[in-house]
Amino acid sequence: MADHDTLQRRGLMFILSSPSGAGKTTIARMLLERDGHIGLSVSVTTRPMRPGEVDGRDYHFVSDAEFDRMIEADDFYEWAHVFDHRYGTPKGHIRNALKEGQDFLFDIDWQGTQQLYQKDQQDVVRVFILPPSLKELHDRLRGRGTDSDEVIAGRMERARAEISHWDGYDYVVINDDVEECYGKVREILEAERMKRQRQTGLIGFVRGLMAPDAE
Ligand SMILES: Nc1ncnc2c1ncn2[C@@H]1O[C@H](COP(=O)(O)OP(=O)(O)OP(=O)(O)O)[C@@H](O)[C@H]1O
Ligand SMILES: Nc1nc2c(ncn2[C@@H]2O[C@H](COP(=O)(O)O)[C@@H](O)[C@H]2O)c(=O)[nH]1
Repeated sequence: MADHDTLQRRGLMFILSSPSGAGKTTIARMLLERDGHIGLSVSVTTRPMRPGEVDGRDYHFVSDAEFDRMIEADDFYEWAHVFDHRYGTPKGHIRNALKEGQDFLFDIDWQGTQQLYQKDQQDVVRVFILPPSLKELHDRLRGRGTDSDEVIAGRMERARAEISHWDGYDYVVINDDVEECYGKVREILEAERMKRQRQTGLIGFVRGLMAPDAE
């Protein structure tokens, strides 16, 4: 029996991508705090921990050898080289929770987005966050105070290339005012939930309508 026939909708894979510093982590945190129903996919990375980050909350920080082992064990939905490090989405507990209808938020880049979309077009929703300008992007990276000048320069150099992937997304939202941006992302999430709820509900309705004893 196909998944959509069970009348239990699968969870959404709600993806936020952006050039580094545009604010997707900020928006993701607001969604997690205020929505209450969506879970977070915590990625695995080989990059060093930033000040203030917590292992297991922000990322699972692992060695290169451990990342290799996880690739070998087929532990990732997707993984990619981003900047100078590797990042991946672990299947972990998410796999079953998605099947049971739990929605998850993914803060991943365009490469990971393409991989997830190729695997599952029905459940993936792709949202790209743009900064209002490249100058503002630079100011935000500096203002965050977590990266060296060298790292910031590298991320600014990559920003145009990252932005060029915007049209591979279902929605594009400019993060100028953070509350306004959050509001739009939240509306997208709610609309996508309703769309699927409606489809799932309709399957039940049509089944009832067409049942042999339904006259
Ligand atoms: N609308 C906004 N106006 C001003 N500052 C913002 C806004 N949105 C986010 N910021 C700030 O910009 C900085 C970068 O935001 P954030 O860390 O969320 O970016 P990111 O896209 O997740 O970056 P990365 O990909 O490097 O993780 C943070 O200091 C955050 O507080
Ligand atoms: N393809 C994936 N990209 C990921 C994943 N986790 C994070 N990312 C992206 O990496 C960059 C840099 O993140 P930072 O925390 O070092 O600033 C950013 O674009 C993230 O979205 C992942 O699991 N897969």
